[in-house]
Amino acid sequence: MSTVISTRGLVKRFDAVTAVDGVDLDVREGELVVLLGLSGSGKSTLLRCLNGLHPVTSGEVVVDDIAVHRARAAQLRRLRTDVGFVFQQFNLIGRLSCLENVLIGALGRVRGPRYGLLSWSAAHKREAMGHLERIGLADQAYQRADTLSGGQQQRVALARTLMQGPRLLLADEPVASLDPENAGTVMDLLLRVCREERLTVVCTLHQVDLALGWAHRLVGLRAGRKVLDRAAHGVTRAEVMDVYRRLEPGSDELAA
Ligand SMILES: Nc1ncnc2c1ncn2[C@@H]1O[C@H](COP(=O)(O)OP(=O)(O)OP(=O)(O)O)[C@@H](O)[C@H]1O
Repeated sequence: MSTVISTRGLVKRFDAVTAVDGVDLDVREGELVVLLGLSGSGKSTLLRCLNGLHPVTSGEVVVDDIAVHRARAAQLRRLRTDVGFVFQQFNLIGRLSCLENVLIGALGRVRGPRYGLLSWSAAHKREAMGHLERIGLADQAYQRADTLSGGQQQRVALARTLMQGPRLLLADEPVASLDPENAGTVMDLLLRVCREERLTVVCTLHQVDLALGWAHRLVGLRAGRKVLDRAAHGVTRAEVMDVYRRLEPGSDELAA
């Protein structure tokens, strides 16, 4: 199985704050990797370094054979058509229908602008409807996005990203605003696309039980350092909870 992501000694600093501190990470094609850790441990920053949204301070990031740490703007643009990113904020266009929002995901694959539903081909609309069906929102296809609940909007944002046809999906808390049932539906979907479409997924989660239930691999961060990297199968809840152990002031981990 090919390696889709490889980081070596990845460091990202914001002035005095070291958000990511020397992380080595390899992610193989078709894997669903969950990043865990306390708030502020560096999960979102690490995700953003993977597609060049944050320039790295030092170290290497190779994604899809592109050296992101020294990529030029044109290479980063190409990378971002193959890498889907689901943000914590859904960034939907509220006055457009759900279907139109999902279609926006295909803009990188078509030539020229698109204005309104009529400007899309029947094949694109069928594909977008298919994604809405997968996430259980086909009935809301023609509803304005700003009339949906937060959880529904999050699912439309995921469908829009899948419409992009990415090889790699980076998702920052994709189930943060969902109830447990819908969170399970979205995690099921992510696992299914990994299996059926060889999509590679790296996502951050705050829910340990979801991570244990759905991830292939768990990566834990503490104060920007990788403190856990294990196949999810066989990891105990206690081992995962250790990632959340708070740092004692003056501890070696902080001082190092
Ligand atoms: N743009 C930024 N400018 C300055 N500091 C930042 C920036 N982004 C993140 N940080 C800092 O980097 C550290 C890691 O933040 P990050 O958002 O990556 O953590 P996280 O684990 O994703 O947290 P959460 O679970 O709350 O989303 C924090 O101390 C944060 O304040």
